[in-house]
Amino acid sequence: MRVTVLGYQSPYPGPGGATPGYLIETNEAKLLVDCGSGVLSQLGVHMPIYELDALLLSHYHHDHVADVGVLQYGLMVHQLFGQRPADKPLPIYAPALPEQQTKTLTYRDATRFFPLEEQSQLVIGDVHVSFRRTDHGDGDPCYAMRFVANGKTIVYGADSGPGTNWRGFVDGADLFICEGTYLDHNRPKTPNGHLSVRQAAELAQAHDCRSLLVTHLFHGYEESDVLGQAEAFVAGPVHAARIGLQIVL
Ligand SMILES: Nc1ccn([C@@H]2O[C@@H]3COP(=O)(O)O[C@H]3[C@H]2O)c(=O)n1
Repeated sequence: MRVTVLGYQSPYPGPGGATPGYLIETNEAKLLVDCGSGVLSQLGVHMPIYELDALLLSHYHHDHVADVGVLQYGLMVHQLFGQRPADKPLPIYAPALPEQQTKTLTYRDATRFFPLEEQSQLVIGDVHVSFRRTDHGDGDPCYAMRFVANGKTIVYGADSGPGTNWRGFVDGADLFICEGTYLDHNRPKTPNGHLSVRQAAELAQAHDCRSLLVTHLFHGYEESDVLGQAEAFVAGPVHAARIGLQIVL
């Protein structure tokens, strides 16, 4: 499996930047995971957008879904150009709630919505995907995703506060893509559905992950600060997200 960081910033893209979006590729599948602001333009750097096999959305906060509408327009146009079969809508797997948010995910023949619940299990090409609800949001679900292919496991933690139950989901992952929204200096006293970089590293270490990609960062953070505050993770390589970063497992 190969992961490409298309966007990782929050809550908004810095100059030339992008909010969360990750391309996960195997021999048989090209999956876009979240589709934040600026992600579509970064996706085109790596592949034609009409070759995507599926889009998976963790939740409906703007920084994770802002480019969905332009992706739908793009696919519609590529169908008109004959580059994508007119009868092959892109599946969008996304939380079933809130229902209002799901209404726009089926768009003409370009995309089709498939509801996700925590028990959902998907097989897309050679990739098996399962889900875990995270501690995030105001009552609406946010799902972390576990991707297994060719004997390797990637867990995308989505947005997740310290109340998430990771047991049996992230343990032993070859790569944990974990949010680290805060550095020590701006970490709120009361948890608010997010982790700090320090907490992300402690979590990955406690669950025997083999490598860590810290993401969901403010665009102004220094990479050296992110890596420095991820010191608790010593089991393997630590990466600070940046656009275009690729990790091959
Ligand atoms: N106290 C807060 C509240 C919000 N935020 C940022 O705003 C974003 C809202 O969408 P999100 O995906 O939940 O990520 C939040 C933080 O980046 C933040 O950094 N600190």
